[in-house]
Amino acid sequence: MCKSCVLNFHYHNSKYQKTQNNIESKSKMASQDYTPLTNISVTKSQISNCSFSKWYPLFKSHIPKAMIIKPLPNEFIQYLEQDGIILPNEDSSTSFYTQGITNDDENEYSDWEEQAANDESSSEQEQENERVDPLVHFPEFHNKLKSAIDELGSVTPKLNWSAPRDATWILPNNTMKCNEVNELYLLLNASNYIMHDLQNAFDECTGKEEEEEEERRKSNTPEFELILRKWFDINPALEFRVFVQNGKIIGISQRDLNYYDYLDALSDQFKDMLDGFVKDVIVPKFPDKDFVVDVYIPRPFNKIFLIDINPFARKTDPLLFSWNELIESSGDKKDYELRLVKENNVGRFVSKEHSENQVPKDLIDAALDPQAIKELTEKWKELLSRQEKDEENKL
Ligand SMILES: Nc1ncnc2c1ncn2[C@@H]1O[C@H](COP(=O)(O)OP(=O)(O)OP(=O)(O)O)[C@@H](O)[C@H]1O
Ligand SMILES: [Mg+2]
Repeated sequence: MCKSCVLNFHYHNSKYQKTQNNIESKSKMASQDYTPLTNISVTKSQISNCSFSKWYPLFKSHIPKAMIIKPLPNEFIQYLEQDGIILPNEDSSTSFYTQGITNDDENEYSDWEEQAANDESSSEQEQENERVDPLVHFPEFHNKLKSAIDELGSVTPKLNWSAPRDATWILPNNTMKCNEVNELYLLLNASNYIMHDLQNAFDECTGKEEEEEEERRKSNTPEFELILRKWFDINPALEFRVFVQNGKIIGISQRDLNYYDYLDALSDQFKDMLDGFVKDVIVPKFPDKDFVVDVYIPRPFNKIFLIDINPFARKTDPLLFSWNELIESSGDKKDYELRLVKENNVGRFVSKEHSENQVPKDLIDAALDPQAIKELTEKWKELLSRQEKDEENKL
């Protein structure tokens, strides 16, 4: 018997976009200046080299604790790709996300679910039965994830390249911090950035024909990996994105685009530290000479943590620069710029980061509370009938 509780409303945008295969709304791709004149080509091998597991062993002492889980079972990939979210409802689990949603005569949800089930067509029911459920389709992997969280404590996940930064809305703490396996499932399932890794990682790659052929022979699908990074509280003000071309820094941008008044005074010190880090640590070992590296420099500013290495490509967000500007400045003999936000930018709050992937809070609440789903459905029905009446009156 299926023990799952099904959070099965097809919430707006994220899963909808999965079926539409319209992942290109990924904001990091959308916010750039495109000019046909400045071509930045990237090869599959350059993208592959930016997979976490490729560079993690090279720079382990500079990377906060992380666990690489690979290969991933196909069923897990299908689970991430399918519409809706099924959370495992284990007898032994005391999860906030699954408790109280069991189907019994005492709770109203069972009536509602029964009603909903009656309304469903048989083909929908069949589809339901085919849906991937962690407890049924990848129980061992599910237990592996639970053990990893037991070992590491709270974690933040990512696949080969992307973290689910667009899906924090689905967790009560509104961050990527996962304290239990259900949070991991919710976050990964709700993210379009994760879908980008699964379906579009090699889009827009160019390459020498032989290289392309070689990659095709190997397989056109990357070997997927799940990275669980041990959670630590990061001060976003002290995160930087470093653009490196031909082994040389061509620009550094503040990563979090808020104004921090103390950064300007530290700018020269950070540049010195990052010059040494890129030249002595990264360039000698990383296989490509063009890349974009994300770093974290916590107080007292005596160590640099490597957070991520991204492809030197338009799909990597240039943050405070534009790609054209970076490319055009790269030939300059003069010193590169560490660019900071210079003042509070009120306009920034008009559009919230990743807002194209967000949904009304009512829907999120409803996802976690059967009573709320019922109320929301009733409210929708009421609104619809009011709207119909209004339209009739107008005629
Ligand atoms: N171990 C950690 N604990 C807490 N937060 C973390 C940890 N590692 C990374 N983060 C946060 O997660 C953010 C996103 O991580 P990361 O850069 O790996 O994602 P990404 O998908 O590659 O982002 P981008 O699309 O901008 O390249 C980081 O900027 C950092 O603030
Ligand atoms: Mg990245």
